[in-house]
Amino acid sequence: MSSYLSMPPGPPIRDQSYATWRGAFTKEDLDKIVELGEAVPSQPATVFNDAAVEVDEGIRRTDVGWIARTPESDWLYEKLAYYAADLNARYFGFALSGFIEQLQYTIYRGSEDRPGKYDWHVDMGINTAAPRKLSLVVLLSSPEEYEGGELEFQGISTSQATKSQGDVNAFSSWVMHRVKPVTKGTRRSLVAWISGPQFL
Ligand SMILES: O=C(O)CCC(=O)C(=O)O
Ligand SMILES: [Fe+2]
Repeated sequence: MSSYLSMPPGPPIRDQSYATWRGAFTKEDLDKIVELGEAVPSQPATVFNDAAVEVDEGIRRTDVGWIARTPESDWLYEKLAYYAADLNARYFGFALSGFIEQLQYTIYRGSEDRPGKYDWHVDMGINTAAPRKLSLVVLLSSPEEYEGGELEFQGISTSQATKSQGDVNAFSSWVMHRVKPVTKGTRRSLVAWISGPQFL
């Protein structure tokens, strides 16, 4: 009689929750992304609080705009998809369907008393049929342009708290992360989510 203990060894376990692609976007690319982002309307970002979608500056203070897929932004969607597919194959191994949301262009305005920020949260979201699985964050601003604003992950050493411009930071959408208060300058980021069928 067979038992699960006699199963042959399976594929390698890929349980990595964070991976990065350094220098994924050139300075020229980043300028083009900022141009796309500045061309769309932006509004204060909302959070999901007790079944209500609302602005809550205690948790999140940033403006967001949405970059739709158009002939002008197609290269950006393509490039993100390429990096995401490669990182997913090597580190995450998720079943993914693709982008079901537009790309989020995010602006954190620096201030001592009302700093732009986003407290600890997960991205997974409320769409249970096609949850966000892989989150991608690209820092568009150079570290000299702002103070504070490190992107941090829980359970990942703080040496990886990053301000590294032009990298793709990819992480499982259930990983807790935050953007520390921006006390000076302006921090811009691009955020994308890749969704897929429910985890089994
Ligand atoms: O701006 C960032 O670096 C990350 C933002 C973020 O975590 C989000 O919008 O879900
Ligand atoms: Fe997030």
